[in-house]
Order: sequence, then structure tokens, then C-alpha cells
Amino acid sequence: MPEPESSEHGLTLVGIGIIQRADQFLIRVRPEGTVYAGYWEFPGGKCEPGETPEQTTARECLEETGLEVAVRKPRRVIEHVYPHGRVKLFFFDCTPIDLVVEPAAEHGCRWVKAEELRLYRFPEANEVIIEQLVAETDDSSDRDEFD
Ligand SMILES: Nc1nc2c([nH]c(=O)n2[C@@H]2O[C@H](COP(=O)(O)OP(=O)(O)OP(=O)(O)O)[C@@H](O)[C@H]2O)c(=O)[nH]1
Repeated sequence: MPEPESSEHGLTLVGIGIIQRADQFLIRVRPEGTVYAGYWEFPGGKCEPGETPEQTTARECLEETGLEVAVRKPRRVIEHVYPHGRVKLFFFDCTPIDLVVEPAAEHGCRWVKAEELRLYRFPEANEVIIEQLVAETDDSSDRDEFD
């Protein structure tokens, strides 16, 4: 299958990493001067020409958190229309290569549990992903009760 171009018919392609360590996920606050400044997000960004969404995800996670990640598996693709444009968001489940290294303070990152994600303000396209992460956590704690 041909790789997607970095922009398809006015659609901006974005690679996003859902970085999980134990039962926590890494989120960061969007910096001043960007769209949705002050909102929280999963690390990621726009695909550069010739780059696959997986490659974008690994590159952006490193740039935005300082962590090298393994991009493990595609989770979901969501298309969304924002006032600033149409985006196609490729979400990937990722894990840090080094489980001990912490993001530097200047990256504005935080590790949070799935249910805590609901307490943060994310761009609206993230809602379905957050509910999926919460549901998966609930499922696994249900299972634990019967183990
Ligand atoms: N990184 C990231 N972007 C998201 C998320 N959810 C979501 O809707 N987006 C949208 O995806 C797009 C990503 O653009 P970006 O501005 O972060 O990309 P970038 O880092 O390459 O920005 P740049 O233009 O400064 O180089 C934005 O429209 C943003 O609103 C998310 O969880 N993480």
C-alpha cells in the first residue's frame, strides 16, 4: 500500500504517540503561540514530506518529550475538522525505550492514569481516544478481580 503523503487534499496528517509506562500515559501542555495553546495533548505533530506517520510519531515524541520511544502498534485513525483546518490523526501505542529516563521539565510533560485524563482539557478529537483508554483500564481491573 502506498505511504500517505504528508498532506492529502487539504488534510494535514499528524502522527501521535500514546506513550504508556505501567498504568500511566505521558501528556504535555501545548506551548504558547501554537493553536490550542494551554490545552493538553499526547506528544505528536505534523508529518513531514516523505515521512510515515510512525516515523513522525517517533521523531515528535523525541522532540517534544526528550524520550526515545518504540512505536508499537496503530491504535486508531481519526479525521477531524477544526476551525484551523482538517486533520487526520494517526494514534500509535508507544513505550519509552528507557523506563527510567524522565522528560526534562521544560517539555511541560506529566504522567497520568487513564481516568485522570478526563480532568485535562484536550483538543476535541481526543475524546474518543481518552474514553477508549479509560474503558480498557476498567476492563483490565475487572479482569483482575477474577484472577
Ligand atoms: N500533537 C497532538 N496534536 C493533536 C492532538 N489532538 C489533536 O487534535 N491534535 C491536532 O493535530 C495537529 C497537530 O499539529 P501540531 O501543531 O502539534 O504539529 P507540529 O508540532 O508539527 O507543529 P508546528 O506547526 O509547530 O511544526 C493540531 O491541529 C492539533 O490540534 C494530540 O493529542 N497531540
